[in-house]
Amino acid sequence: MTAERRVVVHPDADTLAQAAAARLLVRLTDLQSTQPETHVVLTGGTVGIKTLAAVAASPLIDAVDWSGVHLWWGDERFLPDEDVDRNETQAREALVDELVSAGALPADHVHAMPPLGAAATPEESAATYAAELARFAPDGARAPAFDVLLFGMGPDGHVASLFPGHPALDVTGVATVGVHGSPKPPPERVSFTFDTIHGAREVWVVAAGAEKADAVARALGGDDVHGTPAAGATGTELTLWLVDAAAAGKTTA
Ligand SMILES: O=C(O)[C@H](O)[C@@H](O)[C@H](O)[C@H](O)COP(=O)(O)O
Repeated sequence: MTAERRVVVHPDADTLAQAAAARLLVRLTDLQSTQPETHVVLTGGTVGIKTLAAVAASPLIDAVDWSGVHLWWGDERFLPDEDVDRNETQAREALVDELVSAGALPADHVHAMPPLGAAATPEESAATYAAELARFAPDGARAPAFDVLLFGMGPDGHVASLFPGHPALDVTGVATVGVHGSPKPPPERVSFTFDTIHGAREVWVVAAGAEKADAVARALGGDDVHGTPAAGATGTELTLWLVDAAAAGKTTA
């Protein structure tokens, strides 16, 4: 169960990304005063990548000791390595490569999902990633208890690559799942399962634009995850919705 849910409304997508970036950097700095390692999950999508670009441009970037940070992905588009549509590629370009090449972030702290080529199928990529997650999991768990798990949300209410009505929503007992027939291109993907999401300490959902307003309202209103997967995006300590005014336009929660 989520200990707390908070909704923060920003005026527009750019402000939202700036604020999410500042919040992430401050959160990591705070965590580093009490724990040596932090685990952060990155997301694809417009606002997610905009947030990473804002991290890269922030004067607070050097407040974080990146040598203690591990980066993960909650989902990936199953495409060849370096494909411009991979979430990893976009995150590397926006932030990650700069941190690695500056020597701030160890290259082996960047835990990307295996691309097409390294894995033959989404299932194979998912299984390899599950093994990587297990290497960093506390005893008895399948994945780290992520300090911050970032998600974008689609207009249909999907998070990660968990789409309304898809069988992946009901997969339990494993950390990751291969996805076929995604309504958002490309059709083949790899995703965290809800089991993995629900082990995160904090889940932050970033969403901007009027086309997200219905899904935001349904998710905050507690819709069934089969209709609105984002309703199930909850952390054990905090579930934080960072939205812009347009995306918040239909919610009463
Ligand atoms: O692979 C992806 O596309 C994502 O990881 C996906 O879950 C994304 O975060 C949402 O679709 C929101 O994307 P937008 O912010 O671009 O709407």
